[in-house]
Amino acid sequence: MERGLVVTQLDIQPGECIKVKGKILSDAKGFAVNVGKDSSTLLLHFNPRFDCHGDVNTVVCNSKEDGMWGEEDRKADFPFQHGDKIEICISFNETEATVKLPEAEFQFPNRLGMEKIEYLAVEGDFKVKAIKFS
Ligand SMILES: C=CCO[C@@H]1O[C@H](CO)[C@@H](O[C@@H]2O[C@H](CO)[C@H](O)[C@H](OCc3cn(-c4n[nH]c(N)n4)nn3)[C@H]2O)[C@H](O)[C@H]1NC(C)=O
Repeated sequence: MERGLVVTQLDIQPGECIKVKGKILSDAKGFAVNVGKDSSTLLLHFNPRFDCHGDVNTVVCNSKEDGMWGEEDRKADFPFQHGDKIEICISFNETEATVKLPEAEFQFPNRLGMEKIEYLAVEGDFKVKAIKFS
């Protein structure tokens, strides 16, 4: 998954929202939105997979601590289609991260007890149009 947008030096607090707007490529194999402290310490790796890493039409979520992946969490819902223009809104609190889409919502535990998000990265077959912090 090639490197895309990376934003550092953020100070996103619990309850605030990171909005990532963009388009899923028409031949997307997968993409990921990562939020956390840095690339080695992720509160959430949100990874919709159309066909990659052995998964088909599956959202895989995970955390990463000191460069080590945690236990994967595969979601039942896959509300994505090739070529979709979407806006993903990620927020968190002391208990969990929430990923809101127009017609779906995912939760993932705040395994690391992260108290602020400093890092955002978007990887793979997703063309970022805009990001907004609110
Ligand atoms: C079945 C035995 C092995 O399990 C597999 O192990 C793979 C490697 O750890 C798992 O894929 C990783 O899953 C991680 C989340 O748990 C990440 O999605 C990881 O990709 C992250 C990534 C790759 N890249 C990247 N940048 N440039 C390139 N080439 N790749 N950037 N970020 C994937 O490579 C994959 O999800 C996992 N599958 C299962 C079913 O457990």
